[in-house]
Amino acid sequence: MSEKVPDPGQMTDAGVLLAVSGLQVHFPIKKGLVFDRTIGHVRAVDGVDLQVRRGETYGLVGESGCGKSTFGRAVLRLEEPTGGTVIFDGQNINGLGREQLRLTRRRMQMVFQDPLASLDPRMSIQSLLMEPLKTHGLSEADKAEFGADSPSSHLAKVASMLEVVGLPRAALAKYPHEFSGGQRQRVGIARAMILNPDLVIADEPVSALDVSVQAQVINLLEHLQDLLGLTYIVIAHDLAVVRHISDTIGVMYLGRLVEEAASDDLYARPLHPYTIALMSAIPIPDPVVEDQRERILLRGDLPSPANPPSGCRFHTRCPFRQETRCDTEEPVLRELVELAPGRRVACHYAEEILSGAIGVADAGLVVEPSR
Ligand SMILES: Nc1ncnc2c1ncn2[C@@H]1O[C@H](COP(=O)(O)OP(=O)(O)OP(=O)(O)O)[C@@H](O)[C@H]1O
Repeated sequence: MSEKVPDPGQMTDAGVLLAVSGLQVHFPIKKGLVFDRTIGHVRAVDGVDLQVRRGETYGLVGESGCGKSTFGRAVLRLEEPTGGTVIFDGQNINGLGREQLRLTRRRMQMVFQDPLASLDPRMSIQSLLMEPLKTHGLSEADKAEFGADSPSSHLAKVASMLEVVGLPRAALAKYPHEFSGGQRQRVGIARAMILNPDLVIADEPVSALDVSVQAQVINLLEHLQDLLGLTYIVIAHDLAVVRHISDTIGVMYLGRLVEEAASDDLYARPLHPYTIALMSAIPIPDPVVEDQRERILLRGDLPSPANPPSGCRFHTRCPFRQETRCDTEEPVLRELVELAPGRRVACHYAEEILSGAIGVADAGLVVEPSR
């Protein structure tokens, strides 16, 4: 039986659709051909707390390998969490049995980065869009519009969905390889939306697309959000992609959230050194400003999530690092209410960075002009 969470602290707010606390996903590292021994764990997600409000878009960003996709998959329980809880609309999904998980899954859908890999190439667009309806049936709202579950009501819903995502009816008889990348992503989006979900997790939805079609797909996601009252988590490695679509942004580093803020606040004043570095890498369209800008280069590669650095996980690459404390003491993700409600930063020196007491000139920053 699922655990229906009555009203524990964080869930007092009915505006919260998703509450994740202490989420961990650790993958075992195996060795040996005959006797499979576990010699360690990749701590892909290592204690993430966040909440997503109904109707909002939460952008989750960070470098490749920091655990964003694993986080998204664990929220949908496509990956079994090692620890922590995921509470979706008041229900703890970790405790759900098979049938309840199936019922909940229709309310939580995923849009993938590479639609060609996620859409079965042997299935026509019609079959691809009919399949979720065969498994789960029409939503109650769609039954009122298209009639009780039947092949003809399903087909009517599919045709209507196709129109909503901007594809012609003739697309029904075609196969994924016959479309451009942007059109294929429209099919992927139609498939995710066809069950009228509440939460959609879009994992790098535009990073495989040409820059010219990225904006169209982002606009489509925004249009569907308004039309269907959706809540989004949009995962991206590129801060520029999530900037305009997100209400709130969370920045992940090595399995942890290091900063979270309302989108405008984060862009106006990034506080975590990692966010500051990521932000400095976003190109500015104005060539004069871009030319004069200083860009912070991060030292080295992302450390292994199997063996994260001691103290602050970011200290080995941090341009603001202060000796001893950063190397030994792990900062907690704390709320800086004096700055803005909901602003959370996991850095010992966030106040000093905010006040300018610690700045670019201090800690041997690796700074280079952008050109
Ligand atoms: N099934 C798995 N088994 C073992 N390790 C895994 C597995 N899935 C992911 N990882 C590891 O977990 C870490 C986080 O991966 P994840 O894909 O979640 O990161 P990401 O930030 O989404 O990066 P990307 O954008 O490249 O997908 C990486 O080190 C990755 O190699």
